[in-house]
Formats: sequence, C-alpha cells, structure tokens
Amino acid sequence: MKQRSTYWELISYIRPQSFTVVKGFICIVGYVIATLSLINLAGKLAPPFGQGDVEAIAKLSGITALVFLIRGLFQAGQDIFMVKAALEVALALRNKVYAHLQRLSLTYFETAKAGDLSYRLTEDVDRIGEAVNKFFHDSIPCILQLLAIPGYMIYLNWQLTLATAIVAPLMGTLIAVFGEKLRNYSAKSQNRISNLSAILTEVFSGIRIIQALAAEDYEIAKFSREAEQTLQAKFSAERLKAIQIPIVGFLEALSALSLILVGAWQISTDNLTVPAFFSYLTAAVLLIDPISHLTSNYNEFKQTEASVDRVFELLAIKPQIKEKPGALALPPITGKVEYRQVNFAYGEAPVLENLSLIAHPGEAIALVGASGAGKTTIINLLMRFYDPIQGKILLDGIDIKDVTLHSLRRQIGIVPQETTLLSGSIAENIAFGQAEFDLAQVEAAAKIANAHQFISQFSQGYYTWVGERGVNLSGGQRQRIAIARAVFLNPRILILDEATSALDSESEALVQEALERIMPDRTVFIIAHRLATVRRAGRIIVLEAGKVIESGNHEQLLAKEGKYAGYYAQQFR
Ligand SMILES: Nc1ncnc2c1ncn2[C@@H]1O[C@H](COP(=O)(O)OP(=O)(O)OP(=O)(O)O)[C@@H](O)[C@H]1O
Repeated sequence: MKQRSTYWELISYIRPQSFTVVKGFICIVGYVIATLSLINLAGKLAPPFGQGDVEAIAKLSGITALVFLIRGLFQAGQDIFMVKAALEVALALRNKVYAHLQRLSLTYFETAKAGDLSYRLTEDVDRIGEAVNKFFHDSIPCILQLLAIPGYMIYLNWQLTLATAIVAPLMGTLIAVFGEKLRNYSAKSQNRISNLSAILTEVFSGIRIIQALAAEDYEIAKFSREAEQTLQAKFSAERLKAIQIPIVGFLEALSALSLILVGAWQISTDNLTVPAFFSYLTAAVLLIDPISHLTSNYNEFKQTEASVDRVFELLAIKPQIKEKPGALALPPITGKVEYRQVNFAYGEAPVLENLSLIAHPGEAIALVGASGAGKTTIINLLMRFYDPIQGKILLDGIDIKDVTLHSLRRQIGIVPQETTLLSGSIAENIAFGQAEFDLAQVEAAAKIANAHQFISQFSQGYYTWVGERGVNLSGGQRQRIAIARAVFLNPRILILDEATSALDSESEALVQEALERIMPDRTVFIIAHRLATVRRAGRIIVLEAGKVIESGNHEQLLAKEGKYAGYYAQQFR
C-alpha cells in the first residue's frame, strides 16, 4: 500500500518558485476582482442607457474599457508567472535527475535502458511541469471559486444548498475511484511507452548488426507487439475517462433536478421568491465550470502521478560507489599503484582472489590471461567503478576510497578497445570534460598521438563535428583521438585496453608508435590478448581465474615454460 503520494516530493522544487507563484496569485486575484467589477459596471450601464444619458454612458464605457485592459494585463501576468514557475520546476527537476544519473555507479547502467531513462528525463518531466502549471493556473482559481460560491449559496438558502449538494459525496467517491484506476492505467501506459523508447534506442544504435543479420522483420514484429501493448494501456485510460464524463454529467443533472424540486416546493410554501430562486440558480450554474475543470484536472494529476513516481524512483537510487564524507582530492601522484590482498566478485562467484600487485612509477605492466580471467576487473577496481570486497588499492600509498572520485579518475587515462566519441568537435572530444581549453594544447596532444595529420585534412580541422551525425572516422583514427585525449589529460597512470586489437597493420603501426611515445614516465597497464603488443612491457602478469599464476618479463616467462610460454607458442606457431 502506497503511503504518501510522491507529489509531496515536488514541494522542495516548488518552494524556490514561491515568489513567482505569489506574483501569479496576485494576478489571479486581480483578474477575479476585475471580472466582478465588470459585472458591476454592466449593471450600472443599464439606467443611463434607459435615460439616453450619452455622457454618462461614454464615461462608464471609458471606465469599462480601462477595466477590460487591466483585466487583460492581470490575465497575461497570471499566465506568464504561473507558466514560468512550472517550467522552472520542471527544469530544476530535470537537471537534478540528470546530475544524479551521472553520479550513479556503472552497475546501475549495466541493467538500465537508455531509452527508458531518456523518456523519464524528457516526457515524464514535461508532464510534471504541465501538471504543476495546471495546478497553479487552473486548479487554484477553481478551488477558490468552489469555496466562495457554495459559501454564498449557503448564505442565500441552506435547504437548497443541501438539495444541490446531496450528490456531492457520491460524486467525490466516484472521482476518487476513477482517479486511482487512471493512475494505474497511466503507470502501465508510461512504462510501455518508455519500453518503446528503450527499444528504439537499442535498435538504432545496433542497426548495423540488425541489417547484417537480416533481422529487420523480427525487429519490426517485436516493435509492433510492444506498440500494440502501448495502445492497449492508453486505450484503457481513455475508455475510463469516456465512461466517467457521462456518469458525472448524470449526477450533475440529478443535482439540478433536486434543486428544482426543492425550489418549487419552497416557492409553493412561500418560503422562497421566484427572483431569489433564479439568483440562487445563477450561483449554482457558476459552479459547473469549476467542478468540471477540477474533475478533469484531478484525472490528469492522477495520470501524472505515474510520471512523478517514475522520476522520483530514479532519484531514490543510491550510487553504490560512494565518496567518503569530506573526501579530499587526490594530490598529484607519482604513479605507484598497489593492490593489497584484493578480493572481488560481481555476484556470488569470486572474480579476483587475494590479488597483490605493486606497479612502480614509470613501469609498464601487461595483464595477460584467457577471456574472463579478470583483466578488465583489475582496471575497473582501480577506476573505482566497483569496490573490492576485501583488501585495498593504494595510489602513492593513499587508499583510493579516501579520495574524491573526480580527482582519482582525472589522474588515470584510458585508451579503450572501442573509443566512444560524443557529439561535438574533434577538439572538444580530445579536451574531453573541459569546457574551456587551449587549442594549441589540443593540437600538441594530437601531434603526439599521430592524429594531427588526418585531422588537418578535414576542411574544418579541429572543429570537424564527430559523434552522432558527424564525420565518420576509422577505427585507427578513433584510437588516435583516444590517445590524444590521454595525452591531453597527461595522467600518471595509463590504461591501454586492447588498444590495437581491431586495426589493420598500417593503422596499428601508427597507433603503436603513438603509444610508445606516451608510455615513458607513466605507470602503464596493458590489457592484450595479442602477445606481440605485450612483449615490450617491463613485467607481464599472467592471470587465471582471478589469480596471478606467473609474473616476469617476456624472456623470463618464456624460460619458465609455463602458461605464458604456452600462449606464446600457440600464437606464433
Ligand atoms: N559487470 C559484470 N557483472 C557480472 N559479472 C561480470 C561483469 N563483468 C565481468 N564479469 C565476470 O567476471 C569475470 C572476469 O571478467 P573480466 O572482464 O575482468 O575478464 P577479462 O579477463 O577482462 O576478459 P576479456 O579478456 O574477455 O575481456 C568473468 O567471469 C565475467 O563473466
């Protein structure tokens, strides 16, 4: 059972907008007063009209025009302030969720769907903004009217008010029941739509492989099944609303009939005059509008509640990798890395067992082992994508758990197997993560990375757009941009993850040359299956099922005639 609607969580986002909301509220009050004045003025116009007093009519018309103008200004003010407050709430929420997601641990993103996340950040947040707008802009004025008019009606004639209100409890219960159902249907429908969005993101980023496997029909069928489910969920909500409208209308009619019956009875017993009855009826008619607005707003709020839940669900997820409170920045390090009796598992099965390893500044260590031996895991722990279950990792003697994640990761450069380029210029991709940078430094990094030449050949050079819908770069060119990134960062620790595995020999030579230029004076970890690339490492560590089974340089390991010698013989047979 849900305890409290997550709508309450929105209060902290609305509070900073209080001033704007109050300004909007003043405009609402101004608008209502101006409307009442217009009614009053209309009444005043009648007598001079009858008397043909043109001067008085002209004067009153002038005042009426002025009040109209003022009313229009209040109306515009009310619209502008309320919509501004609502958009600001949506913006603050969106930025908060985005910043929160950026800090969530990698573990979360291994299972989260990109399309679902982007749907929550865009569509769901927009819906919330619209609901906030509707609440301030429409519901509050309606609530004010619903308090004022019945108050006036009770003052006029309490028996008639009782007759009118007799259906109110039934109507209220009905609206609440329907609202709850709508919330559930809406939650289903939102989840369905975000599933669709997740499918789209996956499919379009993997379209090459889908076409290569000729799996288009399979994907089309999968999509249309999901789209059908989306339709069903949406249709259920719309059908419910369609049923609700006539039921509420019928109850309103019942209420009007009982008003007429009681009114007629009171008139027949001389307890009510006909003009008083009509005045009362006018007040009752004035209630129809706010009631129907509030009913439809309530339905919408119930539907939006699903979006509120979905957005706050994200905010409630805690990052698994946490910074210690008051963690300090890691000072510039020399590059000594120590794994001290590290144990690690992603799930139940141990992946690293009692791993101890010291890498000295400037040393190049190659990690070798069969697929699944734990090479990438060793690096994942160094980057603090995960924390060891037991043991410690120290950089220059400082436990990496004691420093901020930003300062730790900024001192480690990675040249990954597959380089991800994000939308932006080549220069921005090299100076990645820095809003302001010196182009000369970017160029210098690209020269060291053997990338300057191909970049200069583009007509827009370093300003060439890459990433989505940008220029297409070959695997080798991407690798060299990744190397330029690492050079630009100038880290003490460098990780080369199968950096040359997917390249043709010419590209590989360029990449290899660039790597050899940047390796000296840094602590380098090389993960490679191809032993030709690891031969030059000062130390080679052979891993098997998360344990170091051999360690030494190429010649020493060959002489040992153990696992490494076996791998080597296999590759260079
Ligand atoms: N995110 C994860 N969740 C669960 N298990 C994982 C995860 N990443 C890796 N593993 C498992 O941990 C073990 C070690 O994986 P790791 O990626 O470190 O091996 P590797 O030596 O780098 O392999 P490869 O050479 O194939 O990249 C494997 O059994 C793998 O299935």
